Amino acid sequence: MRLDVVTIFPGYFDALELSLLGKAKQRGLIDVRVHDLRDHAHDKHRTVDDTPAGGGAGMVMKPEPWGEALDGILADADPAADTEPLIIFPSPAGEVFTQRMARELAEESHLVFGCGRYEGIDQRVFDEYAARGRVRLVSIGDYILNGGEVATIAMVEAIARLVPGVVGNPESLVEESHEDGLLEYPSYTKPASWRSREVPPVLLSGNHAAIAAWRQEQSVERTRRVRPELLTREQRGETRPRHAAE
Ligand SMILES: N#Cc1c(-c2ccc3ccn(Cc4ccccn4)c3c2)n[nH]c1N
Repeated sequence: MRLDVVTIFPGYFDALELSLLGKAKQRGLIDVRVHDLRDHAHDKHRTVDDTPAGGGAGMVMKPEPWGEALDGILADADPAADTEPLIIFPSPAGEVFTQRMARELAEESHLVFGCGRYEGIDQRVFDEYAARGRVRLVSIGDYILNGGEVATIAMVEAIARLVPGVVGNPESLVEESHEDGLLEYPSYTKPASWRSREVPPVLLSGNHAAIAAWRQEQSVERTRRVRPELLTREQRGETRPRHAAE
C-alpha cells in the first residue's frame, strides 16, 4: 500500500517511522510519502492561507498549493493500478471513521491524506478532486482538533495494521474491540494474584469452550454497559432470538 500525506507540518509524521509501521515501511509493506504543502506555495512567504470569503474569523487554506500538490501525486500514481488513488480529507464535517471503514480502506492500494489546518481547506479543492476521482471527508470523532494531522496518524495506524503482514500474528486482529461489533473482553496475565486481586478462575481452567463463552459474555456485558448502541436489538433483549420457537 502506498500512502501519501500532504501537510504543512511534515514533522508530525516522524511518528510513522516508529514501531510496527516503521518496520512495515522497512519491509516494503507500506510506502509512506510525506509532502510539505509549503513546497507548492511559491510566493516569498510560502503562503498557504488567506482570509475567508464572506468574512468571519480565522483563515482558510488557499486552493492553488493544494492543486499543485495533489496534481503532482496523482500524476505520479501507478498507471497500472486497478483504481485511482482515494483522497481522504480529515474533517470535522466528515463521515465518522470506524473499524468497518478501516477494513474497507485497508483494501486500497493507494491512499492520499490531505491534512488541513486553520479553519479548513477551500471547498473548491474537494469539488475539483471529487469531479476527477475519489474523495472522502472523514472525521475521527465529535470533537475539534487544530488540523488533520493527528486524525491522519490515527487512521493510518488503524488501516495499516490491517494490511497483510504488518501485524505478526493475524489472529490477534480477530478478537479486537469492534471487529465483531462488540467491545473487547477484559485481559489478564500473570501473576494469578496481585494485591489480592485474582485472575478469573475460568481463565486458568484450561477449558477453552468455557473461556470462549466467558469472553463472549464479558464482551456483550461491557458493550451493553459502555456502548449499548453497538448491540443488536436481539443482544439488547428487545426482540426474541429469531430461532426461538413461538
Ligand atoms: N478528522 C478530523 C477532525 C478535525 C479536523 C480535521 C481537519 C482540520 C483542518 C482544520 N481543522 C481545524 C478546524 C477548526 C474549526 C473548524 C473546522 N476545522 C481541522 C479539524 N477536528 N476534529 C476531528 N474529528
